[in-house]
Amino acid sequence: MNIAEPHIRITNVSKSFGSFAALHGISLDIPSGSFTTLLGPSGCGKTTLLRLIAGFDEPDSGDIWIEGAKVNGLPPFRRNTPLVFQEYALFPHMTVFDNIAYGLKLQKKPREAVRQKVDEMLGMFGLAGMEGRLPQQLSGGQQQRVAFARALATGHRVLLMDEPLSNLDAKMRVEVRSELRELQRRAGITAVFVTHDQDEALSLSDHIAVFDKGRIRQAGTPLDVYFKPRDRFVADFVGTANFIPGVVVAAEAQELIVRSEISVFRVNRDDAGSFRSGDAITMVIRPECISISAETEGADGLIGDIISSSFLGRMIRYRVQCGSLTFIVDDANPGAGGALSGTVSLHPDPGKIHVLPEERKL
Ligand SMILES: Nc1ncnc2c1ncn2[C@@H]1O[C@H](COP(=O)(O)OP(=O)(O)OP(=O)(O)O)[C@@H](O)[C@H]1O
Repeated sequence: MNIAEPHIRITNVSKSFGSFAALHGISLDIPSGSFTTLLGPSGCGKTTLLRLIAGFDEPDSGDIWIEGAKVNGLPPFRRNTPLVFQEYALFPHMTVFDNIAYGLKLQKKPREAVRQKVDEMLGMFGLAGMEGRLPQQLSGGQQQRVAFARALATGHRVLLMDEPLSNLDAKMRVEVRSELRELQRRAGITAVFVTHDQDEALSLSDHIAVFDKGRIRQAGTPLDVYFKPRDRFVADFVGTANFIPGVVVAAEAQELIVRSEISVFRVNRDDAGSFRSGDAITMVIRPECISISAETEGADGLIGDIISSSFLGRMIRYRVQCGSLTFIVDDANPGAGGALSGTVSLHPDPGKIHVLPEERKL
């Protein structure tokens, strides 16, 4: 395979169920060796796309390419793309050894080669000594690892995962996801992962494709989709966002000066595209990119009143009313006095204010 070529290429794929269009002209390149996540709310078409890649369904139009070859019409077993579902899909009556060996036996590999491969997988996935156990005698995380071991034992280079962590409790989920990422890197495989959980997507992925109603709104790195969302939907779905409507009053070499109802903002120009004086825009800023202070005298930031505060362990989340806008502000380093109250000043980081291009109409 050409290194520059994506491992999986999806070009203009559409799929309808009856009169319902689940995917509208999706195009996406999935780089070789990457961890790519399909992220979006329930019903937006993520699973549908995964099933098309795996070959469980066929697109109505458009093409799917794996390693440079068009796979439209090929059955799943000829695509080299095992799918791991959230139920892990282990055979409950088979031992760990037999579960992992299953695909190898189907391939009619000699007994000794099967044993060697299973041993290698047991070692790689930290399952040595558990080969005689049945799935029900394993924890959720261990079952998960057996599912991956089984999928990878047959030498597949692509792993398609549909919400594989959703059966685990919150703490286990965080543990298993970092483990999963590590295993994917070590095995050097291409992973396509479906989730509606934005934290999971941000923490695991090299690339994220954000879906909405059968379309990809934005595809990019986690940093891009988080700090430079293409539109309001992405800004809102991938994390929490503050939106501030305004008008550009000056476009200087290094920055935009934007007037809003509550204040004048300076926005770093490299974030701000090709805006001109007079453009109506919406600024987006994340809660942790605004600092909050009890100091209001002479403060050149925004002045507002705290309407609520909640202690979330690693930070305090405030809601602060400034004019008609309510800001959400996260303070990861609260002072010794605990949560602030009353009137405060807010200081947005000018380098972290993003301007939404699509809303720059006058
Ligand atoms: N076989 C089918 N027949 C009819 N409608 C279907 C079929 N499969 C999926 N759909 C519909 O297509 C839409 C997209 O479904 P899909 O399973 O791809 O969503 P999803 O983004 O994976 O959602 P979730 O996170 O809830 O699994 C949904 O509205 C679903 O009801």
